[in-house]
Amino acid sequence: MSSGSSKPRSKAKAKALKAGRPPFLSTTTSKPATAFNPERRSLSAKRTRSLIRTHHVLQKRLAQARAEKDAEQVRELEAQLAASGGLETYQLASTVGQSAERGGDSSRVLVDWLREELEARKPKRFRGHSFAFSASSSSSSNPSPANDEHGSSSTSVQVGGRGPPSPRPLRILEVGALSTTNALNIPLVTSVRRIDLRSSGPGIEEADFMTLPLPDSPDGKGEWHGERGYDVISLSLVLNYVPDAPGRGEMLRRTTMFFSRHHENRDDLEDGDADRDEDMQTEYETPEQTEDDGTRATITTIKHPRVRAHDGRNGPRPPGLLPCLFLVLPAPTLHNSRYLTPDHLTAILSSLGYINLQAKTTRKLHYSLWRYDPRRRKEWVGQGGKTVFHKKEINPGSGRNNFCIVLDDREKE
Ligand SMILES: C[S@@+](CC[C@H](N)C(=O)[O-])C[C@H]1O[C@@H](n2cnc3c(N)ncnc32)[C@H](O)[C@@H]1O
Repeated sequence: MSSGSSKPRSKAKAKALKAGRPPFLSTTTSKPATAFNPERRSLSAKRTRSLIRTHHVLQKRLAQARAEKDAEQVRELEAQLAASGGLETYQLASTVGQSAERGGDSSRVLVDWLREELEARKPKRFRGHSFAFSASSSSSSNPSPANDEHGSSSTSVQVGGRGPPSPRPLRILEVGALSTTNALNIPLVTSVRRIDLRSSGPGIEEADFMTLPLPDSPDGKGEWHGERGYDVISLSLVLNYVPDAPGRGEMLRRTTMFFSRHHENRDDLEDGDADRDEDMQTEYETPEQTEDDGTRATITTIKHPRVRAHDGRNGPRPPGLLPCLFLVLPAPTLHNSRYLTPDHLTAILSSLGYINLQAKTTRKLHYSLWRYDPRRRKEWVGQGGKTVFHKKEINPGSGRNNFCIVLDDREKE
């Protein structure tokens, strides 16, 4: 199923971008933004949305002023951002927006979609037990790997004494992390690196994804815990933080450079992966035409992996879930924008080598999961698919927003 076929559950009403946050139950009056106390759970839903929206608007204006080299305007907007509490207040408002009573954090959806990979990495004696969603690697009662200075779990696993070793923990890069205790922490099973432009605590590295050393950087700076690359990249409500459309495209393109090479040539799987993959068959949906921009290339979307015997005689081994990108956006950015639709997003991501595995839209958010395979990009280009996406109105109508992703074609330059 294409991500385009997921529709919001509520009746189709025009939604503003500010609606992209879970609701908050308390309506108690809050302190002023600059004096916001993170311990207080009293920030109203309205105030939370207003803080987040003001921050986005100021960031966008600031990006414009910088692009126009308008020094005076830049100074003024920076002062306004500081006065409204800056990134710190925005992050606090986002954390409140994530809290359980407002709908929980999005990493639970990712954990649900990765269940098969996570299960395969569980020490055999724990298989079949459910994942402890809220466990942090340091507070869980499960056996926990050593934690480094950032609170991330270690990558080495020594479990039991018999049988083949469990596959190494899933390496996850969480970009735009506000918490170290979300559902991604599964002792012995995941190894999570968390980064943010502003670290809100130990366990979150202060780093800009756009300048983070690439895994293959020759000086070795791109290694993390002695390895290069990640199995999963999470971009949850981060793309919409980027103030300009080309910047969003660049962020998506950059994700493709951070995946572990471990998954290349998956058709010749290593022993540790074999018991998990040999039973997996993936079902492909009939290719469909993109409607919004007339491109002739097809969008091939993988539906739920099915368990079916694969004996090696019926062609190459089918692909699994990894490596993959988890993307969360406010629902209106896809369902009520003049410049972006779910099919258009699928076309953009297909041109980068992504295949849609999962998608769902709730009242507030659109979640999707994409497997990266460079062969997909070649296939897309071979079919005449677009690789350049300009700002173009594809979904006209009053009351729509202007959220847009622009992608140039770096590889042809
Ligand atoms: C709305 S918060 C999202 C937090 C959390 N992931 C969630 O789903 O609620 C967006 C965060 O992304 C961070 N961010 C934006 N661009 C980033 C970049 N280039 N590198 C690292 N973090 C970034 C911001 O600093 C901010 O803390």
